[in-house]
Amino acid sequence: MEHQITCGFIGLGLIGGSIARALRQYHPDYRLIGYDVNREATALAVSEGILDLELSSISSEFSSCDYIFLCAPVSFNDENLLALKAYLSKDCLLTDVGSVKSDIHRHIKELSLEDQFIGGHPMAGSERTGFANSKALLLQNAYYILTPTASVRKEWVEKYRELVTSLKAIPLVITCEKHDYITAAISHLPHVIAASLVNLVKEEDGSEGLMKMIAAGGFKDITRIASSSSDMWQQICLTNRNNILTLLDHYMEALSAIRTEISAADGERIYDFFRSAREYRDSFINASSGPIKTSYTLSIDIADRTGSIANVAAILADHNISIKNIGILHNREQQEGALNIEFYAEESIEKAAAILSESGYPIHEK
Ligand SMILES: NC(=O)c1ccc[n+]([C@@H]2O[C@H](COP(=O)([O-])OP(=O)(O)OC[C@H]3O[C@@H](n4cnc5c(N)ncnc54)[C@H](O)[C@@H]3O)[C@@H](O)[C@H]2O)c1
Ligand SMILES: O=C(O)C(=O)C[C@]1(C(=O)O)C=C[C@@H](O)C=C1
Repeated sequence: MEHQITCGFIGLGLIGGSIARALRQYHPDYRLIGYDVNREATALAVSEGILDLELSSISSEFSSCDYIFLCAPVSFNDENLLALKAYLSKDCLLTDVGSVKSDIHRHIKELSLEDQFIGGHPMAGSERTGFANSKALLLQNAYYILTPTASVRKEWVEKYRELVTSLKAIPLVITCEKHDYITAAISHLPHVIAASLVNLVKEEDGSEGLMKMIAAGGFKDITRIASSSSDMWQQICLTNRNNILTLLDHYMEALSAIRTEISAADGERIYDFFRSAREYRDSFINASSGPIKTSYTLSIDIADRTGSIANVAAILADHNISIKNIGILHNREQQEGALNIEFYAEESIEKAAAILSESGYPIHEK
């Protein structure tokens, strides 16, 4: 009988859940088992057909695994690894999903598990947590960084690369040290900046809360990630301290430089500051990363009147166009319309745009 691949999960939240969903979608023949301190997460995963088996502890069931994904918050990795070591088969590829890699590599070395460990980090996520928010699409077209130890078998690195590719993510092999410096710049420091900016506005806002009330696209774009898990970001700051401090120092120097230029009313340098950032940022747009856009949404301006939404829905129904989702934009962050309509297919969006436009609704395709 052919060997059935078994994947084990310790922690089945946003990231563990998303990997499990992608494995279920692209490898329906794999057996997926999981343990989470929150039994609701694993119970939900079983009821949705994502897990084949939910476990109430780290037990001998894990000895049948070909892959084990450590997906609990990183602060629990030490105790979970200790518990797991007793059951770990030598043929199992052990990996994690933590946002910082050097410290897990250190634990792995302390536990003499280097021969079977490849660090993993999908460069995708969300400000939300928990299995209920997980989705296979999260991994689609996202870079998935692999940090193999020096002694892990090369075939296993290849095997893991292939698995990541099969889940529609893009594998990238680098050292854990390089990973930690890069992510400090493009992920960890931005989270510190977003949170500090939100805290600044909280302090500066008057008692009427006008800043909070009128904050529009700019503020919201740059601060979405300030809604992320405080536990997770506390752990990241504590485990990647030196890299974050180095980059924070560079950033403070850059802020100080632009402060000097604004203070000196040096128009040319201020212009150059924004031009250089714009040019570099624009060069990111076609870079491959993040989920491929598969939502077909348009937004339209509607009058703030009873029956406006019903009218739009009736026009679409008359033309046999199904609506997948409909929602009101409470503020016009990007000067866009006030009603968001999502369709099932690209053809529908084109047809709907033409019909609604003919009926006098200004359209903004997203
Ligand atoms: N959220 C992101 O954007 C993101 C992206 C990439 C990587 N990561 C990394 O993924 C890891 C998990 O993050 P997440 O966003 O999935 O968090 P999450 O809170 O959504 O999921 C963590 C899960 O672990 C469970 N858990 C808690 N303690 C446990 C324990 N002792 N044993 C077993 N399970 C336990 C929780 O019940 C929860 O279901 C973090 O270490 C983070 O660095 C997060
Ligand atoms: O999109 C988000 O909400 C994220 O913050 C995801 C993000 C990131 O900084 O890009 C956060 C932490 C992870 O380690 C990887 C990805």
